Amino acid sequence: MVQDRTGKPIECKAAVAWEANKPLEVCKVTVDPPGPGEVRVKIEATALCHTDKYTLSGEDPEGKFPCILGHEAAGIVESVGEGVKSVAPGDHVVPCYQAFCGECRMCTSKKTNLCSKIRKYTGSGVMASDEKSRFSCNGKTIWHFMGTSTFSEYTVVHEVSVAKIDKSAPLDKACLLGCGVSTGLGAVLNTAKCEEGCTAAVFGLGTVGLACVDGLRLAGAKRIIGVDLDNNKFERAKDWGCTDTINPKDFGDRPIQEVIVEMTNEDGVGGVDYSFECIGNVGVMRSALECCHKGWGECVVLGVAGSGQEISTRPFQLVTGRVWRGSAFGGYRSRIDVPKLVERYMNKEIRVDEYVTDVMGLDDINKAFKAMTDGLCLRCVVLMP
Ligand SMILES: NC(=O)C1=CN([C@@H]2O[C@H](COP(=O)(O)OP(=O)(O)OC[C@H]3O[C@@H](n4cnc5c(N)ncnc54)[C@H](OP(=O)(O)O)[C@@H]3O)[C@@H](O)[C@H]2O)C=CC1
Ligand SMILES: N[C@@H](CCC(=O)N[C@@H](CSC=O)C(=O)NCC(=O)O)C(=O)O
Ligand SMILES: [Zn+2]
Ligand SMILES: [Zn+2]
Repeated sequence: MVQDRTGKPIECKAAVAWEANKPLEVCKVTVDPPGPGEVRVKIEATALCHTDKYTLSGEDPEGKFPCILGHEAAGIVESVGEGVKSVAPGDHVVPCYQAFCGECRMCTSKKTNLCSKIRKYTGSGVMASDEKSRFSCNGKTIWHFMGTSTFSEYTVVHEVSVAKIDKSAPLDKACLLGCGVSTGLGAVLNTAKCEEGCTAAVFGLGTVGLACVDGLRLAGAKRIIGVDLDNNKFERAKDWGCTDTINPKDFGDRPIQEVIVEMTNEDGVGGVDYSFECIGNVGVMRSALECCHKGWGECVVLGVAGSGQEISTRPFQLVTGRVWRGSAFGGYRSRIDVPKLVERYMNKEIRVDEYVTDVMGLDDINKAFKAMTDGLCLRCVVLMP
């Protein structure tokens, strides 16, 4: 049972990123009570996503230090601020960096999952009600990150950013539905809306890429070509559902898009119906577009690229019917869809457990960052004390 300290600050442990490109420091921080429309959550488990690493690297134009990173977590509501109605202390929740208020022009358009209600605050590390942070360390302000800051035993999030989930779901697995797994599944099922019998190429066979593969399996794709620079990733990718795996290193200087077009040439015109870029490499984003079928092929960009990076292609690629689009959180409307994804996980329709390759404690957070880039690691889950 989570101790209710309603209205009082809580002192707890958190991993603070004091500056870009430096190891995190596990410190004692003060977490203020939730303000109006806010929820204080005791984090039980948080995974690391490559976007945490990206922001820590200093490449994120929105990166603001010192901050508490982390955005793929699950926990239990400790207390709620004034006016909060949708969750109560004791509820199990997944904090969501992509909010869903259901009322703003974006939420009501039905064309996007990008809620605009609090985005400018989550991008600048503060809470919407007073534009202040709820975190401090020895009197120094520590900024929020992505509206979630889950590398902390306790965090404060906006009510519009918490998805209430089934209490029987294991929190050390459900946390993965807060980002990577949902993103890959949704890019296939919501953004591209892949249909039965389609062909696809997935670039980057980490968590996001494998979740795309799982989505393609669910959609009934007939051919799924996995692309990665590391052959050791291929056996697992086949287990997830890849029908083919290719390594660009095996083709010398030949552009990988040419190889894919040739592999899929049925009647003189080759190319896949859908492709997914799950790396954050602008050169690969070009290959992913150009391996698509003339006339209708769609490339979905999921990878996050650093400040100043740009994509390019010959406009002819678009003139001849290929489409470039992007997907944030897989197009899922967080508060509505995450509980449904948890249900699908509990019904064993989607993979989640299989992405957890490492488990550590908060004190080992820097080891967890290192593990993320080591060999076959998919997700490292940090369990809170
Ligand atoms: N749009 C959204 O809503 C979201 C976006 N993201 C972004 O998605 C991307 C993927 O995240 P995640 O799955 O966690 O990351 P991973 O690093 O686990 O996956 C990327 C994979 O791509 C491989 N790779 C690297 N370079 C190449 C290349 N040139 N060609 C083929 N494969 C390559 C990597 O190999 P190796 O490990 O050997 O480098 C790794 O296996 C990141 O940019 C992340 O920030 C994440 C979540 C949500
Ligand atoms: N601050 C970054 C934004 C990077 C980005 O694109 N984030 C993704 C989620 S990545 C999760 O792991 C996203 O959903 N973006 C939509 C949004 O509203 O932020 C930058 O500026 O590069
Ligand atoms: Zn993420
Ligand atoms: Zn909204």
